[in-house]
Amino acid sequence: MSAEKEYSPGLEGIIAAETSISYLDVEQEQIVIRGYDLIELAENRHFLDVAYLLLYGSLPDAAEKESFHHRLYQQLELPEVLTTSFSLFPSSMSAMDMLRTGISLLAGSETNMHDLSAEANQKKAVKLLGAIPAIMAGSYRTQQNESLVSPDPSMSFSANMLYMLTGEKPGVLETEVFDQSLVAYIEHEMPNSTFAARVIASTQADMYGAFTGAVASLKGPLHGGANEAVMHLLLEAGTPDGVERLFREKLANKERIMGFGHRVYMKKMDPRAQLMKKSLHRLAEKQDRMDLYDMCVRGEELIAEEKGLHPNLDYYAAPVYYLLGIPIDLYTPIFFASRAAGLGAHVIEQHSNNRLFRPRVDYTGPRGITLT
Ligand SMILES: CC(=O)SCCNC(=O)CCNC(=O)[C@H](O)C(C)(C)COP(=O)(O)OP(=O)(O)OC[C@H]1O[C@@H](n2cnc3c(N)ncnc32)[C@H](O)[C@@H]1OP(=O)(O)O
Ligand SMILES: O=C([O-])CC(=O)C(=O)O
Repeated sequence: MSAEKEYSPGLEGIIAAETSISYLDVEQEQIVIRGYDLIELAENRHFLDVAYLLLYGSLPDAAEKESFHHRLYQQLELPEVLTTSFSLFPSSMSAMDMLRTGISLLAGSETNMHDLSAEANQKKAVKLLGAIPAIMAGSYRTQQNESLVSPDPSMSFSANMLYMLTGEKPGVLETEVFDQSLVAYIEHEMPNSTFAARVIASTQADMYGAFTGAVASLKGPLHGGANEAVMHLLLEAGTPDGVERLFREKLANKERIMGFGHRVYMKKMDPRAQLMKKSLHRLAEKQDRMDLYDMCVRGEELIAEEKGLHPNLDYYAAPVYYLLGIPIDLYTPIFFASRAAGLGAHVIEQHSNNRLFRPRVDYTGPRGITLT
């Protein structure tokens, strides 16, 4: 061992930052967001309230919320360079890659790139948070040869997000459930993507760069990409009996079951999964799709029994998005569209109290080889 400090693979258990943004209190089964309980926020407030809380430090009053909504809504109208470039994206490009590229293009319209003050960063975060749904919907619909959907000013920001993705105006239950899912995804302390964003920001790189790095991280199936993988699994399984067969087969082959396990919760249930399970029940009842709900529950029970593992948020968010009529390729981009609020807060915090991330290694290679 050449390094003097202890090595923790995957930085498990290592404290990487001081933050006042959020904390996973596993013992209390609580996700703390600026002092509030995330589940309580999801059940009582809207996505926009929680996004504001993350970016500005307190919940908005009515006027602040309206002004925030207005500023975000304005960003749904993308710069022309973006809308014209969507048709140039290769047809094989994934929705996450289009989103990452779209964010890079959006950086081209930033007029205050080098100002890393909290105020300038808040403005960039609003720009990104507002534009990301439009990038995701616009690039995806262009790729599918579908016409772009203009937002409706009378609808909430999250209802518009769903409308612009699917082309269907969502009902009351659908809007409520989708909004709750966005709150569930909004912020989660120090996952890989947030760490990636903070590492990038710590070089005094700008928020756009930090966000593109975070999209790349979130795409991976061990992280955000799991929600899409879960839906493919459930569709492959088809029925509750099918889930049991498929999951057993995967366990026998030592494969991971997507949507289960978590670095921090380990043997405890992710509180957000419980919230989405309830949402799934409501939607399934309304749509007469209790078979899908029963399938998920059978899978949950089996993995608890066989592996002692519990569902994470992705396991129940995936079937919720399915019943909302969202194309599977958009599940991870939606995760990012929500997480943009948390990421914005983290980049602001990193820039406000910066120290460059630069760890050391435990070198295991050879030494002393001489050139002959
Ligand atoms: C919103 C989110 O991003 S949540 C995460 C979404 N990702 C997923 O759902 C992907 C599936 N889950 C996983 O791969 C993991 O649970 C992770 C990556 C999330 C966390 O993994 P880690 O903290 O690195 O745990 P690690 O990979 O060491 O797993 C510990 C043990 O549990 C097993 N395990 C963990 N997750 C799973 C799973 N989903 N299916 C089967 N076995 C699992 C591992 O095989 C390992 O077993 P072993 O000790 O017998 O080898
Ligand atoms: O915390 C993590 O490692 C992953 C996760 O659940 C999230 O980002 O929401």
